[in-house]
Amino acid sequence: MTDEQNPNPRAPSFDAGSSHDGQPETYFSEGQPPVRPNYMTVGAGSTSQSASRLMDMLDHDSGYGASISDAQSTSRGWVPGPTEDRPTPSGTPVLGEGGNSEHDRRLLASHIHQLYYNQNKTSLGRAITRTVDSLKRLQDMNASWPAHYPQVQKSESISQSPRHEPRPSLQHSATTFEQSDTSSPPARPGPRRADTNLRDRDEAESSSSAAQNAGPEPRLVTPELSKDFSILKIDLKMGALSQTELVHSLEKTSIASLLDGQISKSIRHLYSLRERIEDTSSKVLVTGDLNAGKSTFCNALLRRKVLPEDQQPCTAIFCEVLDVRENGGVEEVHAVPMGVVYNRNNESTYHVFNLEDLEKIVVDNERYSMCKIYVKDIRSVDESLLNNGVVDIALIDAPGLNNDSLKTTAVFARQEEIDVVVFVVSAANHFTLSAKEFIFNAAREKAYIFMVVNGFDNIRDKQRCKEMVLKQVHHLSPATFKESSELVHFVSSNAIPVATGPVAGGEPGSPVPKDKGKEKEQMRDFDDLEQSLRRFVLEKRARSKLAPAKTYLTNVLSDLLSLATVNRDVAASELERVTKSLESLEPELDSSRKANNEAGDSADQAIEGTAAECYQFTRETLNHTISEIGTADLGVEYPGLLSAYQFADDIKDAMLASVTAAVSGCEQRARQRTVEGVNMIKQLGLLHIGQEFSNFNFRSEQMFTKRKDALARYVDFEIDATDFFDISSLWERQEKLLGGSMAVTVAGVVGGRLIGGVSWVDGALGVARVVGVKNIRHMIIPGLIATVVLAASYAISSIPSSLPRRLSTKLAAQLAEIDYTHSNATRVSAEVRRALKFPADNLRVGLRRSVEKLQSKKDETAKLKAETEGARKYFVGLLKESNDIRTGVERVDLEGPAPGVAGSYDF
Ligand SMILES: Nc1nc2c(ncn2[C@@H]2O[C@H](COP(=O)(O)OP(=O)(O)OP(=O)(O)O)[C@@H](O)[C@H]2O)c(=O)[nH]1
Repeated sequence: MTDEQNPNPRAPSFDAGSSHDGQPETYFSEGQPPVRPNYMTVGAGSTSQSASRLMDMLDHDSGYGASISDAQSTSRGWVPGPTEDRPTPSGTPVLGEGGNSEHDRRLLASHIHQLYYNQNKTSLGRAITRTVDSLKRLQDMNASWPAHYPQVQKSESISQSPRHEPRPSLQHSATTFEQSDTSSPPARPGPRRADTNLRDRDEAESSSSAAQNAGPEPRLVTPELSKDFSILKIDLKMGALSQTELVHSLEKTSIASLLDGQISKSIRHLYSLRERIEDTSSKVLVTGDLNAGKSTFCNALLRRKVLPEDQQPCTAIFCEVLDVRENGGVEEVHAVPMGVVYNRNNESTYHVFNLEDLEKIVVDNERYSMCKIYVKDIRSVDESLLNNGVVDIALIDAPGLNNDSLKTTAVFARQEEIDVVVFVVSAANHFTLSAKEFIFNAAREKAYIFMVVNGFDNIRDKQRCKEMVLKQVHHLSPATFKESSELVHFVSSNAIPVATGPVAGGEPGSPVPKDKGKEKEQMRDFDDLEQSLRRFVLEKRARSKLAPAKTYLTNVLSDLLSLATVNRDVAASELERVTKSLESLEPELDSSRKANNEAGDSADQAIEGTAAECYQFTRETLNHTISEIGTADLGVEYPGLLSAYQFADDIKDAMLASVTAAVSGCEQRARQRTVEGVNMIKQLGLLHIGQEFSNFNFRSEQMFTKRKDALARYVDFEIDATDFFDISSLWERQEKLLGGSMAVTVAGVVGGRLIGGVSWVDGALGVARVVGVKNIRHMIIPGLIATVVLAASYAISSIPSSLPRRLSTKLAAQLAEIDYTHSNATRVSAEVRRALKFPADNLRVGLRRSVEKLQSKKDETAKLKAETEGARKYFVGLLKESNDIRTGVERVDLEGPAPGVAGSYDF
């Protein structure tokens, strides 16, 4: 077809033509929009579902892995228009008018497979990027809002969540034959291949599911949480407690930090998976019993005698056959000495030999551990196994299995980069013990083993040989047996013509044709084997490179969904709780503020009221006591004139004691009132603050015990002679007795003065002024005598009654002078105020604190609410995001047609 005929010359398009088997063609372009490239279906049937899907993909795939950084395209994928210019993989067949040959058809199938592969690779790469982003955001969120780790898998809650499907069970190690775990629901089956001759999903384990049997990988949450936490197990091996108990006994933040570590591990694992899916190389390990014909088989695959063959065991080291292009186009052997890690770019890590020297190296196993053989593939790109335009394959010829090499080879086979294990067994000898052991163990890792029963030409009863070998395969690797038509081949490797060594000019010699007639059947068998192997390698490559990424993504996204679901629900209920708590905090805070003010006021009033009342009481009591003290019965008997001074002293003491007692009584009463006040404040505290407020004791006996109190109470005065005689009453008395006689008056005055100690001259002058000097002369003597007698007798007789009065007056005057009443009343009330101030201050502080506490609780709750709201939104977003990514991952169909299988499709 020419470019003129093809609207898009670079896009694959196919003209009408007859199919290879001569069946009438069906043109896919029928009924399709004219802009669509003319893909066609080949074969008799109508367009198959698979073919439609393929064509659809061809419409939507660039043919190469697109950039995964395109954020916009991550969700929808790159959708080029059908007329858009896009590169076509080199070697993509353009079917000519003459119709497509078998060769072209296979090549086309390879490219279709490549398209599938690239699209899947791109989708998974994008999914990995998005998942890593999601995990990083989860880490951030987990740091600010510690995520909850689900305690038990709640089937109800999960079934309630949108699109939450039964999570695939975690398949530990590679117990590939134990798929019948009915307890865990199977993952949703992906779209099935239209036609598969490889397996029946319901009957046997598929290669894809077997490939998904990855070893323990860093999961976030185990699928069976109710049983255990296998991720955290490593960190939590403690005593007899189960993991679940341990995890649930941990602080929320500790769980969050363990989860953080788990997320980091997951991110690293995802990065390594991305590297792996970007890697194009695949390795095929060819192993088997000694002398089974492994080297001969490898040479037959290469159609070139590269590896030494011998009747006796000769391959002693691993020989990796690589395409010459990986060595800059130079055919040579790199022998890697024991204990050295090979690096092609570092010549010190290997010794260079010619291909012809290989025999010497492989036999000399003392010096070298392995050799890398770079050879030119003499076959065309579509036939080549090493480099078939789709994948770069390295063939590794292993030493024959014996006790020495069994372990090494087994370790080799388990390596991640080994995609396919080809086991060569001698048709004559069947499986030896070493072989059985190897296959049994390798089957656990790889599930499927490609079996080559070599030397079939030597067998006479071929049918019996096949039956016996298959019986053993059934026992050793049931999975392989289930697909034995594809995976078990009976061939004669030495019947395949091979080129012998390099020829001049760097081109190897042509294969030496063998007896065509005799070996035609053997050639056909080997061809079948090659096709199966190529299919297997290509299919395995998708499995080994993409399936782990898909499986891991599915698992990690399920974990994310679980975490997101649980945390969304937790955040929602937390939000509800926090909102309610905030709503109840508002009025609580208001009433606390109000109570604070009210209680403060009440305490103030209690202080002021009690203090004022105590002041008033003290004042009144003391005033009353002082005013009444002169007439009060002080209980002091008058002992007679001779003890008059003692009498006065006793009266004074009694009076002072009475006053002091009155003060003490006031103080005692003030104590009681203070206790009442303290109790009242306590009640307020208990009411508004709580029990913690009553944590103090008030000791009222401590009141009024200071020195200043004692001083304030103290009072004293001096008794003098005049206190014994009441002149004023004496005067009143003489008036009554003498009827106002001048003599008495004089006597009174004079006597009074005399008694008072006034000089007689003063008295005389005073009398002279009153009665005149003339009269004085006549009456002075008798008057004086009468007065003195009268006065003396009266004064003496009135001492018991007048002395207390005189003393009380004197005391009152003394007390008034020192402001005794007021100062004591002030002192008492001040002490009351001081005593009440402490609990009142406590009350105020407590109330303020409780308001502040409530305020900060409210602030914290408001903050928590905002955080929880953010977390809820985040987890709702995470749920959606995880679902989106998972949907994309589920769409990745690793069951797409392998090239070989595509060859048997109806197009
Ligand atoms: N008749 C017959 N002989 C074969 C076949 N394949 C290999 N041989 C012969 O078997 C012998 C051993 O072949 P190798 O390829 O060296 O066997 P090997 O498994 O690589 O041997 P080691 O690596 O040394 O264990 C050689 O003489 C081959 O010619 C076959 O299909 N039929």
